[in-house]
Amino acid sequence: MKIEIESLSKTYPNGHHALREVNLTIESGMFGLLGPNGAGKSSLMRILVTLQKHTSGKITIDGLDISRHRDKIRPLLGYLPQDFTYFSKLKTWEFLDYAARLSGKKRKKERAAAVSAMLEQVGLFEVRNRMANKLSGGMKRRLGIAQALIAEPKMLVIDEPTTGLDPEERIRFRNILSDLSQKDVAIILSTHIVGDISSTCNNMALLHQGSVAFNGSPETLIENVKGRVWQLEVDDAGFAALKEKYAIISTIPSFDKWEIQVLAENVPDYDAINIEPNLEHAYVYFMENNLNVALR
Ligand SMILES: Nc1ncnc2c1ncn2[C@@H]1O[C@H](COP(=O)(O)OP(=O)(O)OP(=O)(O)O)[C@@H](O)[C@H]1O
Repeated sequence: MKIEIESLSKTYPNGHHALREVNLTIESGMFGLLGPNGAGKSSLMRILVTLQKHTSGKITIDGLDISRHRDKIRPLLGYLPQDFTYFSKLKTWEFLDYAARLSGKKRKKERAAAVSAMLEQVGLFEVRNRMANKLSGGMKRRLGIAQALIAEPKMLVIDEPTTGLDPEERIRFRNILSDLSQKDVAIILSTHIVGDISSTCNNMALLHQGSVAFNGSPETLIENVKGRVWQLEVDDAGFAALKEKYAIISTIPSFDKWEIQVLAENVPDYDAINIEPNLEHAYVYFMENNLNVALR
């Protein structure tokens, strides 16, 4: 599976440029699309799943032009939109059975086996007889992913999957995706939560005001920030002074002090230790330095 996006732009009728000359190549495995709210992630997702037309540029999916081959492309797609909350008055298994029927699984026996396997995969087998609209928020999200997966898509597009989920559900959701990333499926995960872009993403892009600000592996993004993350301890007064000078990434209270992580070339005048950066550090650094976005 290979998705090629060339010089893609989207301008809404009100003149807003949501995407500007986006170039990306996405292959099987997990691709993370990261960016702040309004960066253009949902616009790109909707265009990829043929729900919205682009203004200019070209997208091909396994060589098929998305503008000309919608009918051939749609059966390859699975989509979990950001606001997937609609659950009719069906039991959990019935809802999935319905999705399976829509995806073209006609034989009842084949569907029953596929539905049971999918319920197991997303951890909903135990609640299969519960009404879908009575599931918890996290369970609904898992049912959302199940309805997208039951059609055995080659390209799976997931928009902001973990918004509103508690940490346990977030981890569970990520594990479902990382299992999938082992298969020949291109999974495009759009999020503004850095933690969602896990180590299973072999490639990622950072979208900012409709443009691709970075495209590469998470490791490459992290490489940019090596040697620039510092940890130090200050008291209340010291904290106030530090905030004026440096980009602060995290603040943890520790006894009568604060344990602080800052981003800087160096931190003179402080007893700071250099620490190993992670993706969150890299994201903050990139936004602050390359994009001149004030995060303080
Ligand atoms: N139908 C529309 N008409 C006009 N402007 C729109 C429309 N849809 C989105 N926009 C604007 O385009 C920009 C990108 O929106 P989009 O929803 O793609 O961003 P996003 O990165 O997904 O953000 P969020 O996470 O908040 O949804 C935003 O400024 C948004 O207000």
